Amino acid sequence: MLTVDEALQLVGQHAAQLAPIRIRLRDALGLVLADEVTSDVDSPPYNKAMMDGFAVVASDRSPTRTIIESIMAGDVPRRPIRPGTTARVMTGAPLPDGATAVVPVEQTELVDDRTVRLEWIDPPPGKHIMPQGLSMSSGQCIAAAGRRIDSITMAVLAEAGAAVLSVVPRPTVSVLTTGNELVSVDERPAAGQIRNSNGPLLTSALCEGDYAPSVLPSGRDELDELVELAQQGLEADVLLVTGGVSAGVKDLVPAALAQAGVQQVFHKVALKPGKPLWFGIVPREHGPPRLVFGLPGNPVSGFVCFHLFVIPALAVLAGRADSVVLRLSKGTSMGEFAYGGGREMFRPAYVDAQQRVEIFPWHGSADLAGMVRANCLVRLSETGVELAAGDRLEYVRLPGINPGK
Ligand SMILES: Nc1nc2c(c(=O)[nH]1)N[C@H]1C(S)=C(S)[C@@H](COP(=O)(O)OP(=O)(O)OC[C@H]3O[C@@H](n4cnc5c(N)ncnc54)[C@H](O)[C@@H]3O)O[C@H]1N2
Ligand code: MOO
Repeated sequence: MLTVDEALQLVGQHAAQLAPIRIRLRDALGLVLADEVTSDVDSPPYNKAMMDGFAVVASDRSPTRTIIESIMAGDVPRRPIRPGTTARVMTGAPLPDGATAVVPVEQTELVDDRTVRLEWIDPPPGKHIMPQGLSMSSGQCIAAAGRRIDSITMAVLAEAGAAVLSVVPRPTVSVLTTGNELVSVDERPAAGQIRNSNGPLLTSALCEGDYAPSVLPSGRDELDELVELAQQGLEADVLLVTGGVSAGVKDLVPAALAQAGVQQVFHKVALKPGKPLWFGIVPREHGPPRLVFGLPGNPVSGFVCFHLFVIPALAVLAGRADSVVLRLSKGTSMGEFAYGGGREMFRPAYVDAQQRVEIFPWHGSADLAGMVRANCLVRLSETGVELAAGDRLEYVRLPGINPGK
């Protein structure tokens, strides 16, 4: 059976960044820039007053000055400042020629409408002035390709005039749950039935990762129905199917995916929980292949596979990462814990702000409620582990989940 690392490498061989698209800035939050962006303006566009006050010639020492005009933000100065004169300026206003400092209004006293007395006659040159182009200059690269557009980047791009941008699109992801036993949250399960938790689990985990899922109707364990639903799901860049991938007589998902034109890359990984993971591709003429993950039906198994394989693959498609890798963090064990080994295990646990990891009781791959406190998956070696309090360990963080206070 493949190891987790080998399986990740195979996913990585097929996951590649999606072709760039052009979109308006207001739709770009969370996306990755495909090209660098340069500014079409200087910022500030002029020497700018940074205080409400009076624009002066810094070397002028006269205690009173004649006010020759008032300049608000948005105005254009009309007259230069010379020794003995000043202009009233508001924060953000362009400074008139000749002005080399601003004396704040608190350090002045009006004598009459046209005259002001300065309590501070020797401001250093440049005081309370932001020179033109100090923040950025026209033609300068202000955001490199590969940058994720967060709120700060959004604002800088707006200032730089980047109304339309080239970005890596958000991958589209279809979610298909399967199983005759499944009913929705609105229903009371009849004999033999359970509620569908994988659907809400994956769609909300996709939203937490800033991916937009589309949910297909849950499929019954009938080959034709699964083939049709899989075909619908293959309109997306990535199709996630849950259930029906192990060895039962109704585990029809691999056959249904093959009939829908998906080429299997691997089936089964030496991973606990998550052994039956299935992965395949549909090549496309333009751009990287569509990726298809057959996730195990047991909710925690599917969730673990989602975080170990699907999230790293989506990050590559979305341009957020260069390769499909696990982001392992280092921490210490809060208490004793023994794992007998077998398959490499990624066990739900809680990590605190000091990177201390609590491995709490949990009843295996169908115990969703037992991992409600989890915010990470602790890696436990296939050769077995005996942890004492304070021992070092590695874990994968579950972003957005139980961040702690
Ligand atoms: N003979 C073998 N049996 C099993 C093996 C194996 O290798 N040989 N693998 C076991 C492991 S490990 C897992 S994990 C499960 C995975 O099974 P499937 O992916 O085929 O999933 P199902 O059989 O359809 O369901 C398993 C379990 O999960 C529940 N389920 C399914 N979908 C949902 C859903 N949307 N929401 C909530 N719960 C769901 C389902 O009712 C079953 O209880 O196979 C082992 N067996
Ligand atoms: O390995 Mo399965 O994934 O136990 O639940």
